[in-house]
Amino acid sequence: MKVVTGQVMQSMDKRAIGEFGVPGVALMERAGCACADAISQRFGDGAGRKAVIVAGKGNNGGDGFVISRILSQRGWEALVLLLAAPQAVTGDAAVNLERLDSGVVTSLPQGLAGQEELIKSATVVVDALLGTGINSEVGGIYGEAIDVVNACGVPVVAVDIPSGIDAGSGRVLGRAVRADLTVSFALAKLGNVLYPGAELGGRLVVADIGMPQAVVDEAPGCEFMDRESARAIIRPRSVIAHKGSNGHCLVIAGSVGKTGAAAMAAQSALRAGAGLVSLAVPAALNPVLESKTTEAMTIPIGPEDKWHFLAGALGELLSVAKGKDAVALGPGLGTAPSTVYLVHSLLTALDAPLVIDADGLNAVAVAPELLLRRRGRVTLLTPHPGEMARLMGVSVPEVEADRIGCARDFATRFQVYLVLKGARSIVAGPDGTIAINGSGNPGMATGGMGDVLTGVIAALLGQGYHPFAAARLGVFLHGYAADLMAEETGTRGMVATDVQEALPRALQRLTVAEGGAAGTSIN
Ligand SMILES: NC(=O)C1=CN([C@@H]2O[C@H](COP(=O)(O)OP(=O)(O)OC[C@H]3O[C@@H](n4cnc5c(N)ncnc54)[C@H](O)[C@@H]3O)[C@@H](O)[C@H]2O)[C@H](O)CC1
Ligand SMILES: [K+]
Repeated sequence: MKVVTGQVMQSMDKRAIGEFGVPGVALMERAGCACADAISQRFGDGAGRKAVIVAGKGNNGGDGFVISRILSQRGWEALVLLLAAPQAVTGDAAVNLERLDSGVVTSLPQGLAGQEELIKSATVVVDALLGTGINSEVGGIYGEAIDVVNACGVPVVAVDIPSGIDAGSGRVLGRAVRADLTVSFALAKLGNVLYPGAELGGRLVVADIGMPQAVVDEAPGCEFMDRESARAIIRPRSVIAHKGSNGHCLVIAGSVGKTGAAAMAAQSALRAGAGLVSLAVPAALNPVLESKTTEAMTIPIGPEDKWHFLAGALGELLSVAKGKDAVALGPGLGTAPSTVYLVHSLLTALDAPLVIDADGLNAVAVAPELLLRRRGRVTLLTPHPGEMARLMGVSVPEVEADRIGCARDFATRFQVYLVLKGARSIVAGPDGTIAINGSGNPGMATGGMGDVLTGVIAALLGQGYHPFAAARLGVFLHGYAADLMAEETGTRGMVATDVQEALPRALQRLTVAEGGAAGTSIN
Protein backbone atom coordinates (compact mmCIF):
# COMPACT_ATOMS: atom_id res chain seq x y z
CA MET A 1 0.00 0.00 0.00
CA LYS A 2 1.34 3.43 -0.91
CA VAL A 3 1.42 6.14 1.78
CA VAL A 4 2.04 9.85 1.23
CA THR A 5 2.56 13.01 3.21
CA GLY A 6 -0.25 15.49 3.74
CA GLN A 7 1.47 17.92 1.38
CA VAL A 8 1.63 15.34 -1.40
CA MET A 9 -2.07 14.58 -0.87
CA GLN A 10 -2.88 18.27 -1.13
CA SER A 11 -1.00 18.52 -4.42
CA MET A 12 -2.80 15.37 -5.61
CA ASP A 13 -6.10 17.13 -4.90
CA LYS A 14 -4.94 20.11 -6.93
CA ARG A 15 -3.84 17.90 -9.85
CA ALA A 16 -7.11 15.98 -9.85
CA ILE A 17 -9.05 19.23 -9.95
CA GLY A 18 -6.76 21.25 -12.25
CA GLU A 19 -5.45 18.67 -14.72
CA PHE A 20 -8.15 16.00 -14.71
CA GLY A 21 -11.19 18.21 -14.25
CA VAL A 22 -12.52 16.35 -11.22
CA PRO A 23 -14.54 18.95 -9.29
CA GLY A 24 -13.34 19.49 -5.70
CA VAL A 25 -16.92 19.14 -4.47
CA ALA A 26 -17.08 15.71 -6.07
CA LEU A 27 -13.99 14.61 -4.11
CA MET A 28 -15.48 16.05 -0.96
CA GLU A 29 -18.81 14.35 -1.62
CA ARG A 30 -17.15 10.94 -2.00
CA ALA A 31 -14.96 11.55 1.06
CA GLY A 32 -17.98 12.42 3.21
CA CYS A 33 -19.96 9.54 1.76
CA ALA A 34 -17.16 7.06 2.57
CA CYS A 35 -17.17 8.24 6.20
CA ALA A 36 -20.96 8.05 6.40
CA ASP A 37 -20.83 4.51 4.98
CA ALA A 38 -18.28 3.47 7.60
CA ILE A 39 -20.48 4.96 10.32
CA SER A 40 -23.63 3.27 8.99
CA GLN A 41 -21.80 -0.03 8.77
CA ARG A 42 -20.70 0.21 12.38
CA PHE A 43 -23.78 1.74 14.04
CA GLY A 44 -26.62 0.97 11.63
CA ASP A 45 -29.08 3.58 10.31
CA GLY A 46 -32.42 5.05 11.30
CA ALA A 47 -34.10 7.02 14.05
CA GLY A 48 -32.66 7.12 17.55
CA ARG A 49 -29.09 7.52 16.33
CA LYS A 50 -27.29 10.78 16.93
CA ALA A 51 -24.02 11.93 15.33
CA VAL A 52 -22.27 15.03 16.63
CA ILE A 53 -19.87 16.34 14.01
CA VAL A 54 -17.23 18.65 15.41
CA ALA A 55 -16.09 20.66 12.39
CA GLY A 56 -13.30 23.10 11.61
CA LYS A 57 -13.45 25.81 8.97
CA GLY A 58 -11.35 23.99 6.35
CA ASN A 59 -12.12 21.15 3.97
CA ASN A 60 -11.88 18.58 6.76
CA GLY A 61 -14.88 20.37 8.23
CA GLY A 62 -16.38 20.36 4.72
CA ASP A 63 -16.24 16.55 4.71
CA GLY A 64 -18.05 16.75 8.05
CA PHE A 65 -20.90 18.78 6.48
CA VAL A 66 -21.33 16.08 3.81
CA ILE A 67 -21.41 13.41 6.52
CA SER A 68 -24.13 15.32 8.33
CA ARG A 69 -26.26 15.59 5.17
CA ILE A 70 -25.89 11.90 4.27
CA LEU A 71 -26.52 10.58 7.78
CA SER A 72 -29.62 12.83 8.03
CA GLN A 73 -30.91 11.24 4.82
CA ARG A 74 -30.41 7.88 6.52
CA GLY A 75 -32.58 8.80 9.49
CA TRP A 76 -29.88 10.01 11.88
CA GLU A 77 -29.97 13.18 13.90
CA ALA A 78 -26.66 14.60 12.63
CA LEU A 79 -25.66 17.85 14.33
CA VAL A 80 -22.70 19.99 13.30
CA LEU A 81 -20.77 21.99 15.89
CA LEU A 82 -18.76 24.44 13.77
CA LEU A 83 -15.79 26.04 15.52
CA ALA A 84 -15.96 29.15 13.39
CA ALA A 85 -18.34 31.76 12.08
CA PRO A 86 -20.15 30.48 8.95
CA GLN A 87 -18.60 33.34 6.93
CA ALA A 88 -15.13 31.97 7.70
CA VAL A 89 -15.94 28.80 5.74
CA THR A 90 -15.01 29.09 2.07
CA GLY A 91 -14.79 27.09 -1.18
CA ASP A 92 -16.14 23.54 -1.39
CA ALA A 93 -16.72 23.46 2.36
CA ALA A 94 -18.98 26.54 2.07
CA VAL A 95 -20.94 24.87 -0.75
CA ASN A 96 -21.65 21.93 1.54
CA LEU A 97 -22.38 24.11 4.56
CA GLU A 98 -25.07 25.89 2.54
CA ARG A 99 -26.66 22.56 1.68
CA LEU A 100 -27.37 21.84 5.37
CA ASP A 101 -30.58 22.84 7.15
CA SER A 102 -29.73 25.80 9.34
CA GLY A 103 -31.16 24.03 12.41
CA VAL A 104 -28.50 21.34 12.13
CA VAL A 105 -25.50 23.68 12.45
CA THR A 106 -24.40 25.49 15.59
CA SER A 107 -21.66 28.04 15.01
CA LEU A 108 -19.29 28.20 17.98
CA PRO A 109 -16.43 30.63 17.22
CA GLN A 110 -15.75 30.79 20.98
CA GLY A 111 -15.28 27.03 21.28
CA LEU A 112 -17.12 23.93 22.48
CA ALA A 113 -17.67 25.06 26.09
CA GLY A 114 -21.20 24.19 27.20
CA GLN A 115 -21.64 21.48 24.55
CA GLU A 116 -20.21 18.63 26.64
CA GLU A 117 -23.58 17.08 27.57
CA LEU A 118 -24.78 17.14 23.96
CA ILE A 119 -21.59 15.43 22.85
CA LYS A 120 -21.89 12.79 25.59
CA SER A 121 -25.41 11.98 24.41
CA ALA A 122 -24.23 11.09 20.88
CA THR A 123 -24.06 7.62 19.35
CA VAL A 124 -20.87 8.69 17.57
CA VAL A 125 -18.70 11.80 17.52
CA VAL A 126 -17.17 12.71 14.17
CA ASP A 127 -13.83 14.50 14.31
CA ALA A 128 -13.78 16.87 11.32
CA LEU A 129 -11.71 19.60 12.94
CA LEU A 130 -8.37 19.39 11.19
CA GLY A 131 -7.01 17.19 8.42
CA THR A 132 -3.99 17.48 6.17
CA GLY A 133 -4.14 21.28 6.37
CA ILE A 134 -2.80 21.43 9.93
CA ASN A 135 0.13 23.81 9.94
CA SER A 136 0.99 24.49 13.58
CA GLU A 137 0.70 23.19 17.14
CA VAL A 138 -2.92 22.98 18.19
CA GLY A 139 -4.03 25.34 20.95
CA GLY A 140 -6.90 27.69 21.74
CA ILE A 141 -10.44 26.61 20.93
CA TYR A 142 -9.22 23.73 18.72
CA GLY A 143 -7.09 22.37 21.56
CA GLU A 144 -9.99 22.63 24.01
CA ALA A 145 -12.31 20.94 21.51
CA ILE A 146 -9.86 18.04 21.18
CA ASP A 147 -9.88 17.65 24.97
CA VAL A 148 -13.69 17.63 25.04
CA VAL A 149 -13.86 14.98 22.29
CA ASN A 150 -11.30 12.82 24.09
CA ALA A 151 -13.18 13.06 27.38
CA CYS A 152 -16.67 12.34 26.02
CA GLY A 153 -16.64 8.55 26.33
CA VAL A 154 -18.44 8.13 22.99
CA PRO A 155 -16.98 6.28 19.97
CA VAL A 156 -15.03 8.70 17.76
CA VAL A 157 -14.64 8.48 13.99
CA ALA A 158 -11.85 10.66 12.60
CA VAL A 159 -12.19 12.18 9.16
CA ASP A 160 -8.97 11.56 7.17
CA ILE A 161 -6.65 11.71 10.20
CA PRO A 162 -7.21 12.40 13.91
CA SER A 163 -7.12 16.16 14.40
CA GLY A 164 -3.77 17.26 15.82
CA ILE A 165 -1.69 14.59 14.07
CA ASP A 166 0.92 15.77 11.60
CA ALA A 167 0.03 13.90 8.40
CA GLY A 168 3.68 13.79 7.34
CA SER A 169 5.14 12.20 10.45
CA GLY A 170 2.47 10.87 12.82
CA ARG A 171 3.62 13.35 15.48
CA VAL A 172 1.14 14.90 17.89
CA LEU A 173 1.14 18.66 17.33
CA GLY A 174 0.39 19.68 20.89
CA ARG A 175 -2.84 17.72 21.31
CA ALA A 176 -4.61 15.12 19.19
CA VAL A 177 -7.93 13.33 19.00
CA ARG A 178 -8.02 9.65 20.01
CA ALA A 179 -10.33 7.90 17.55
CA ASP A 180 -11.77 4.40 17.31
CA LEU A 181 -11.90 4.49 13.54
CA THR A 182 -10.27 6.69 10.91
CA VAL A 183 -11.46 6.94 7.33
CA SER A 184 -8.63 8.27 5.19
CA PHE A 185 -9.04 9.29 1.58
CA ALA A 186 -7.45 8.08 -1.67
CA LEU A 187 -4.22 6.99 0.02
CA ALA A 188 -3.22 6.64 3.67
CA LYS A 189 -1.05 9.43 5.00
CA LEU A 190 2.23 8.75 6.80
CA GLY A 191 0.55 10.11 9.92
CA ASN A 192 -2.06 7.33 9.69
CA VAL A 193 0.56 4.59 9.83
CA LEU A 194 3.40 6.01 11.92
CA TYR A 195 3.21 6.14 15.71
CA PRO A 196 1.81 7.80 17.72
CA GLY A 197 -0.67 8.84 14.99
CA ALA A 198 -1.31 5.23 14.00
CA GLU A 199 -2.40 4.30 17.50
CA LEU A 200 -4.52 7.41 18.00
CA GLY A 201 -6.39 6.72 14.77
CA GLY A 202 -7.73 3.32 15.84
CA ARG A 203 -8.82 1.09 12.96
CA LEU A 204 -7.87 2.55 9.58
CA VAL A 205 -10.01 2.43 6.46
CA VAL A 206 -8.70 3.92 3.23
CA ALA A 207 -11.56 4.96 0.96
CA ASP A 208 -11.58 5.37 -2.80
CA ILE A 209 -12.81 8.91 -3.54
CA GLY A 210 -12.40 8.79 -7.31
CA MET A 211 -8.89 10.23 -7.43
CA PRO A 212 -7.64 9.64 -11.03
CA GLN A 213 -5.39 6.56 -11.15
CA ALA A 214 -2.56 8.47 -12.82
CA VAL A 215 -2.54 10.95 -9.94
CA VAL A 216 -2.36 8.09 -7.44
CA ASP A 217 0.34 6.21 -9.38
CA GLU A 218 2.52 9.23 -10.00
CA ALA A 219 2.37 10.63 -6.46
CA PRO A 220 5.70 10.45 -4.64
CA GLY A 221 5.24 8.27 -1.58
CA CYS A 222 6.56 5.24 0.15
CA GLU A 223 5.46 1.66 0.47
CA PHE A 224 3.66 0.52 3.58
CA MET A 225 4.50 -3.17 3.89
CA ASP A 226 1.33 -5.18 4.35
CA ARG A 227 0.48 -8.76 3.40
CA GLU A 228 -0.22 -7.77 -0.19
CA SER A 229 3.13 -6.03 -0.62
CA ALA A 230 4.93 -9.00 0.94
CA ARG A 231 3.13 -11.41 -1.40
CA ALA A 232 4.17 -9.29 -4.36
CA ILE A 233 7.84 -9.65 -3.41
CA ILE A 234 7.92 -13.30 -2.47
CA ARG A 235 8.91 -15.62 -5.29
CA PRO A 236 7.73 -19.16 -5.87
CA ARG A 237 10.24 -21.92 -5.30
CA SER A 238 10.98 -24.34 -8.02
CA VAL A 239 9.88 -27.93 -7.53
CA ILE A 240 13.38 -28.94 -8.60
CA ALA A 241 15.07 -26.64 -6.05
CA HIS A 242 17.95 -28.16 -4.11
CA LYS A 243 19.94 -26.90 -1.16
CA GLY A 244 22.53 -25.40 -3.49
CA SER A 245 19.94 -23.30 -5.29
CA ASN A 246 18.47 -21.75 -2.14
CA GLY A 247 21.58 -19.91 -1.04
CA HIS A 248 24.44 -20.71 1.29
CA CYS A 249 24.68 -18.18 4.15
CA LEU A 250 27.64 -17.62 6.41
CA VAL A 251 26.88 -16.29 9.89
CA ILE A 252 29.84 -14.76 11.73
CA ALA A 253 28.68 -14.46 15.33
CA GLY A 254 29.15 -15.23 18.99
CA SER A 255 31.32 -14.52 22.00
CA VAL A 256 31.22 -15.85 25.52
CA GLY A 257 27.74 -15.44 27.02
CA LYS A 258 26.22 -14.78 23.60
CA THR A 259 26.06 -18.15 21.90
CA GLY A 260 22.26 -17.84 21.71
CA ALA A 261 22.57 -14.86 19.35
CA ALA A 262 24.73 -16.92 17.00
CA ALA A 263 22.40 -19.92 17.16
CA MET A 264 19.26 -17.84 16.55
CA ALA A 265 20.72 -15.98 13.56
CA ALA A 266 21.80 -19.27 11.99
CA GLN A 267 18.59 -21.16 12.74
CA SER A 268 16.41 -18.23 11.58
CA ALA A 269 18.25 -18.15 8.26
CA LEU A 270 17.31 -21.81 7.82
CA ARG A 271 13.72 -21.15 8.90
CA ALA A 272 13.53 -18.36 6.30
CA GLY A 273 14.48 -20.79 3.60
CA ALA A 274 18.29 -20.70 3.29
CA GLY A 275 19.57 -23.82 1.55
CA LEU A 276 22.66 -24.11 3.74
CA VAL A 277 23.97 -22.17 6.73
CA SER A 278 27.54 -22.17 8.00
CA LEU A 279 28.13 -20.64 11.41
CA ALA A 280 31.63 -19.32 12.09
CA VAL A 281 32.27 -18.93 15.82
CA PRO A 282 35.28 -18.34 18.10
CA ALA A 283 36.86 -21.80 18.50
CA ALA A 284 36.28 -22.15 22.25
CA LEU A 285 32.53 -21.78 21.66
CA ASN A 286 32.35 -24.43 18.97
CA PRO A 287 31.37 -27.35 21.27
CA VAL A 288 28.47 -25.29 22.65
CA LEU A 289 27.18 -24.38 19.19
CA GLU A 290 27.74 -27.90 17.85
CA SER A 291 25.18 -29.10 20.38
CA LYS A 292 22.92 -26.01 20.20
CA THR A 293 22.42 -26.17 16.44
CA THR A 294 21.61 -29.14 14.28
CA GLU A 295 21.18 -28.19 10.64
CA ALA A 296 23.73 -25.35 10.64
CA MET A 297 27.36 -26.36 10.14
CA THR A 298 29.68 -24.77 12.68
CA ILE A 299 33.17 -23.62 11.82
CA PRO A 300 35.57 -23.01 14.75
CA ILE A 301 37.72 -19.96 14.10
CA GLY A 302 40.99 -18.93 15.80
CA PRO A 303 42.82 -20.42 18.80
CA GLU A 304 40.98 -23.18 20.68
CA ASP A 305 41.02 -21.28 23.97
CA LYS A 306 39.57 -18.01 22.62
CA TRP A 307 35.98 -17.07 23.45
CA HIS A 308 35.79 -14.12 21.08
CA PHE A 309 37.09 -13.32 17.59
CA LEU A 310 40.60 -11.90 17.25
CA ALA A 311 41.84 -9.57 14.54
CA GLY A 312 43.97 -12.42 13.19
CA ALA A 313 40.86 -14.37 12.19
CA LEU A 314 40.56 -12.31 8.99
CA GLY A 315 42.26 -14.82 6.69
CA GLU A 316 40.30 -17.81 7.99
CA LEU A 317 37.01 -15.94 7.74
CA LEU A 318 37.71 -14.70 4.21
CA SER A 319 38.44 -18.23 3.12
CA VAL A 320 35.21 -19.62 4.63
CA ALA A 321 33.28 -16.68 3.12
CA LYS A 322 34.43 -17.63 -0.38
CA GLY A 323 31.50 -18.70 -2.52
CA LYS A 324 28.88 -17.85 0.09
CA ASP A 325 25.75 -16.11 -1.19
CA ALA A 326 25.33 -13.84 1.85
CA VAL A 327 27.15 -13.11 5.10
CA ALA A 328 25.59 -12.03 8.42
CA LEU A 329 28.03 -10.30 10.70
CA GLY A 330 27.47 -9.19 14.25
CA PRO A 331 25.09 -11.16 16.47
CA GLY A 332 26.69 -11.60 19.87
CA LEU A 333 30.19 -10.66 18.66
CA GLY A 334 31.03 -8.62 21.75
CA THR A 335 33.03 -5.42 21.75
CA ALA A 336 36.59 -6.61 22.43
CA PRO A 337 38.99 -4.23 20.63
CA SER A 338 40.46 -7.02 18.50
CA THR A 339 36.94 -8.05 17.41
CA VAL A 340 36.17 -4.43 16.47
CA TYR A 341 39.36 -4.34 14.41
CA LEU A 342 38.34 -7.61 12.73
CA VAL A 343 34.92 -6.16 11.78
CA HIS A 344 36.67 -3.16 10.20
CA SER A 345 38.90 -5.45 8.13
CA LEU A 346 35.98 -7.65 7.10
CA LEU A 347 33.98 -4.61 6.00
CA THR A 348 36.50 -3.71 3.35
CA ALA A 349 37.47 -7.27 2.39
CA LEU A 350 34.21 -9.25 2.18
CA ASP A 351 32.68 -9.46 -1.28
CA ALA A 352 29.39 -11.25 -0.57
CA PRO A 353 26.21 -9.28 0.27
CA LEU A 354 26.67 -8.40 3.92
CA VAL A 355 24.09 -7.93 6.71
CA ILE A 356 25.50 -6.17 9.78
CA ASP A 357 23.73 -6.12 13.12
CA ALA A 358 24.28 -5.70 16.86
CA ASP A 359 27.96 -5.59 17.90
CA GLY A 360 28.86 -5.51 14.22
CA LEU A 361 27.08 -2.13 14.09
CA ASN A 362 28.79 -0.95 17.25
CA ALA A 363 32.10 -1.63 15.52
CA VAL A 364 30.93 0.21 12.39
CA ALA A 365 29.89 3.19 14.54
CA VAL A 366 33.56 3.73 15.44
CA ALA A 367 34.42 4.33 11.77
CA PRO A 368 31.30 4.50 9.58
CA GLU A 369 33.31 5.95 6.69
CA LEU A 370 34.68 2.42 6.15
CA LEU A 371 31.30 1.58 4.67
CA LEU A 372 32.21 3.69 1.65
CA ARG A 373 35.16 1.39 1.01
CA ARG A 374 32.76 -1.44 0.17
CA ARG A 375 32.47 0.27 -3.21
CA GLY A 376 29.31 -1.06 -4.77
CA ARG A 377 29.17 -4.32 -2.83
CA VAL A 378 25.86 -4.87 -1.05
CA THR A 379 25.74 -3.78 2.59
CA LEU A 380 22.59 -3.92 4.71
CA LEU A 381 22.51 -2.55 8.26
CA THR A 382 19.78 -3.35 10.80
CA PRO A 383 20.18 -0.90 13.71
CA HIS A 384 17.71 -0.32 16.53
CA PRO A 385 17.37 3.35 17.53
CA GLY A 386 20.26 3.10 20.03
CA GLU A 387 22.59 1.70 17.37
CA MET A 388 21.32 4.23 14.82
CA ALA A 389 22.12 7.02 17.28
CA ARG A 390 25.65 5.67 17.74
CA LEU A 391 26.12 5.31 13.98
CA MET A 392 25.07 8.92 13.40
CA GLY A 393 26.61 10.45 16.51
CA VAL A 394 23.25 11.80 17.71
CA SER A 395 20.93 11.05 20.64
CA VAL A 396 18.19 8.40 20.67
CA PRO A 397 15.43 11.07 21.01
CA GLU A 398 16.86 12.75 17.91
CA VAL A 399 16.54 9.47 16.01
CA GLU A 400 13.02 8.89 17.32
CA ALA A 401 11.98 12.42 16.35
CA ASP A 402 12.71 11.73 12.67
CA ARG A 403 13.04 8.02 12.03
CA ILE A 404 12.52 8.29 8.28
CA GLY A 405 14.91 11.23 7.94
CA CYS A 406 17.68 9.47 9.90
CA ALA A 407 17.32 6.19 8.00
CA ARG A 408 17.30 7.97 4.64
CA ASP A 409 20.18 10.25 5.53
CA PHE A 410 22.49 7.44 6.62
CA ALA A 411 21.53 5.10 3.77
CA THR A 412 22.18 7.72 1.08
CA ARG A 413 25.33 9.12 2.72
CA PHE A 414 27.00 5.71 3.10
CA GLN A 415 25.34 3.96 0.15
CA VAL A 416 23.84 1.14 2.21
CA TYR A 417 20.46 -0.47 2.67
CA LEU A 418 19.22 0.16 6.17
CA VAL A 419 16.48 -1.17 8.44
CA LEU A 420 15.77 1.12 11.38
CA LYS A 421 14.02 -1.21 13.81
CA GLY A 422 11.23 -0.37 16.24
CA ALA A 423 7.45 -0.19 15.95
CA ARG A 424 6.97 0.48 12.20
CA SER A 425 10.51 -0.37 11.11
CA ILE A 426 11.80 1.90 8.38
CA VAL A 427 13.62 0.46 5.36
CA ALA A 428 15.82 2.89 3.43
CA GLY A 429 17.70 2.30 0.19
CA PRO A 430 20.91 4.03 -0.97
CA ASP A 431 18.82 6.09 -3.42
CA GLY A 432 16.64 7.38 -0.56
CA THR A 433 13.64 5.15 -1.28
CA ILE A 434 11.69 4.42 1.89
CA ALA A 435 9.37 1.63 2.98
CA ILE A 436 7.52 1.32 6.29
CA ASN A 437 6.81 -2.05 7.84
CA GLY A 438 3.25 -2.75 8.94
CA SER A 439 3.67 -6.06 10.76
CA GLY A 440 4.77 -6.81 14.31
CA ASN A 441 3.57 -6.25 17.86
CA PRO A 442 4.86 -5.26 21.31
CA GLY A 443 5.67 -8.90 22.11
CA MET A 444 8.78 -8.37 19.98
CA ALA A 445 10.30 -6.00 22.52
CA THR A 446 12.54 -8.70 23.94
CA GLY A 447 16.15 -9.85 23.53
CA GLY A 448 17.15 -11.86 20.49
CA MET A 449 14.50 -10.55 18.08
CA GLY A 450 17.22 -8.68 16.17
CA ASP A 451 19.28 -11.85 15.76
CA VAL A 452 16.26 -13.54 14.20
CA LEU A 453 15.76 -10.64 11.77
CA THR A 454 19.44 -10.74 10.78
CA GLY A 455 19.15 -14.42 9.92
CA VAL A 456 15.95 -13.85 7.93
CA ILE A 457 17.40 -11.02 5.84
CA ALA A 458 20.65 -12.95 5.22
CA ALA A 459 18.62 -15.93 4.04
CA LEU A 460 16.64 -13.76 1.60
CA LEU A 461 19.79 -12.09 0.27
CA GLY A 462 21.34 -15.54 -0.13
CA GLN A 463 18.32 -16.66 -2.14
CA GLY A 464 19.03 -13.86 -4.57
CA TYR A 465 16.42 -11.30 -3.55
CA HIS A 466 17.36 -7.72 -4.37
CA PRO A 467 18.65 -6.10 -1.15
CA PHE A 468 15.72 -3.65 -0.92
CA ALA A 469 13.30 -6.55 -1.44
CA ALA A 470 15.18 -8.70 1.10
CA ALA A 471 15.00 -5.92 3.69
CA ARG A 472 11.29 -5.20 3.09
CA LEU A 473 10.23 -8.82 2.95
CA GLY A 474 12.53 -9.68 5.86
CA VAL A 475 11.06 -7.11 8.26
CA PHE A 476 7.54 -7.95 7.22
CA LEU A 477 8.04 -11.69 7.57
CA HIS A 478 9.70 -11.30 10.96
CA GLY A 479 6.83 -9.16 12.29
CA TYR A 480 4.19 -11.33 10.66
CA ALA A 481 5.61 -14.47 12.30
CA ALA A 482 5.36 -12.62 15.62
CA ASP A 483 1.76 -11.63 14.79
CA LEU A 484 0.86 -15.26 14.12
CA MET A 485 2.43 -16.22 17.46
CA ALA A 486 0.51 -13.43 19.20
CA GLU A 487 -2.79 -14.77 17.79
CA GLU A 488 -2.09 -18.05 19.55
CA THR A 489 -0.33 -17.11 22.76
CA GLY A 490 -0.66 -13.34 23.18
CA THR A 491 2.25 -10.95 23.31
CA ARG A 492 3.39 -11.35 26.91
CA GLY A 493 6.11 -13.91 27.31
CA MET A 494 6.80 -14.18 23.59
CA VAL A 495 10.49 -14.93 22.97
CA ALA A 496 12.69 -14.68 19.91
CA THR A 497 12.83 -18.43 19.29
CA ASP A 498 9.00 -18.47 19.17
CA VAL A 499 9.20 -16.04 16.25
CA GLN A 500 12.00 -18.07 14.69
CA GLU A 501 9.87 -21.20 14.79
CA ALA A 502 6.82 -19.38 13.38
CA LEU A 503 8.74 -18.22 10.28
CA PRO A 504 7.81 -21.20 8.09
CA ARG A 505 4.12 -20.69 8.92
CA ALA A 506 4.41 -16.98 8.08
CA LEU A 507 6.09 -17.85 4.79
CA GLN A 508 3.47 -20.43 4.02
CA ARG A 509 0.60 -17.97 4.66
CA LEU A 510 2.24 -15.43 2.36
CA THR A 511 3.04 -17.83 -0.41
CA VAL A 512 0.63 -18.45 -3.19
CA ALA A 513 1.02 -21.66 -5.20
CA GLU A 514 4.24 -22.63 -3.43
CA GLY A 515 6.02 -25.42 -5.29
CA GLY A 516 4.14 -24.65 -8.51
CA ALA A 517 4.36 -26.49 -11.75
CA ALA A 518 7.59 -27.97 -13.03
CA GLY A 519 9.49 -25.36 -14.94
CA THR A 520 8.99 -22.48 -12.50
CA SER A 521 12.18 -20.48 -12.24
CA ILE A 522 14.86 -21.51 -9.79
CA ASN A 523 15.45 -18.92 -7.07
N1 LIG B 1 -8.06 13.86 -1.54
C1 LIG B 1 -8.37 14.14 -0.33
O1 LIG B 1 -7.70 13.63 0.56
C2 LIG B 1 -9.45 15.06 -0.02
C3 LIG B 1 -9.45 15.69 1.18
N2 LIG B 1 -10.34 16.54 1.60
C4 LIG B 1 -10.34 16.95 2.97
O2 LIG B 1 -9.65 18.16 3.07
C5 LIG B 1 -8.77 18.13 4.18
C6 LIG B 1 -7.73 19.17 4.02
O3 LIG B 1 -8.42 20.39 3.96
P1 LIG B 1 -7.73 21.81 4.18
O4 LIG B 1 -8.78 22.82 4.00
O5 LIG B 1 -6.55 21.91 3.32
O6 LIG B 1 -7.22 21.74 5.66
P2 LIG B 1 -7.92 21.39 7.05
O7 LIG B 1 -9.37 21.24 6.93
O8 LIG B 1 -7.13 20.25 7.60
O9 LIG B 1 -7.65 22.63 7.99
C7 LIG B 1 -7.20 23.80 7.50
C8 LIG B 1 -7.73 24.98 8.27
O10 LIG B 1 -7.37 24.91 9.63
C9 LIG B 1 -6.44 25.96 9.95
N3 LIG B 1 -5.41 25.38 10.82
C10 LIG B 1 -4.29 24.77 10.48
N4 LIG B 1 -3.61 24.37 11.56
C11 LIG B 1 -4.33 24.78 12.62
C12 LIG B 1 -4.15 24.68 14.04
N5 LIG B 1 -3.06 24.06 14.53
N6 LIG B 1 -5.07 25.18 14.84
C13 LIG B 1 -6.16 25.79 14.34
N7 LIG B 1 -6.39 25.93 13.01
C14 LIG B 1 -5.48 25.43 12.17
C15 LIG B 1 -5.92 26.44 8.63
O11 LIG B 1 -5.56 27.77 8.69
C16 LIG B 1 -7.10 26.18 7.71
O12 LIG B 1 -8.00 27.24 7.79
C17 LIG B 1 -8.32 16.71 4.19
O13 LIG B 1 -7.75 16.33 5.40
C18 LIG B 1 -9.62 15.99 3.90
O14 LIG B 1 -10.37 15.82 5.07
C19 LIG B 1 -11.37 17.09 0.69
O15 LIG B 1 -12.63 16.74 1.09
C20 LIG B 1 -11.18 16.64 -0.76
C21 LIG B 1 -10.54 15.34 -0.98
K1 LIG C 1 -9.85 15.04 11.46
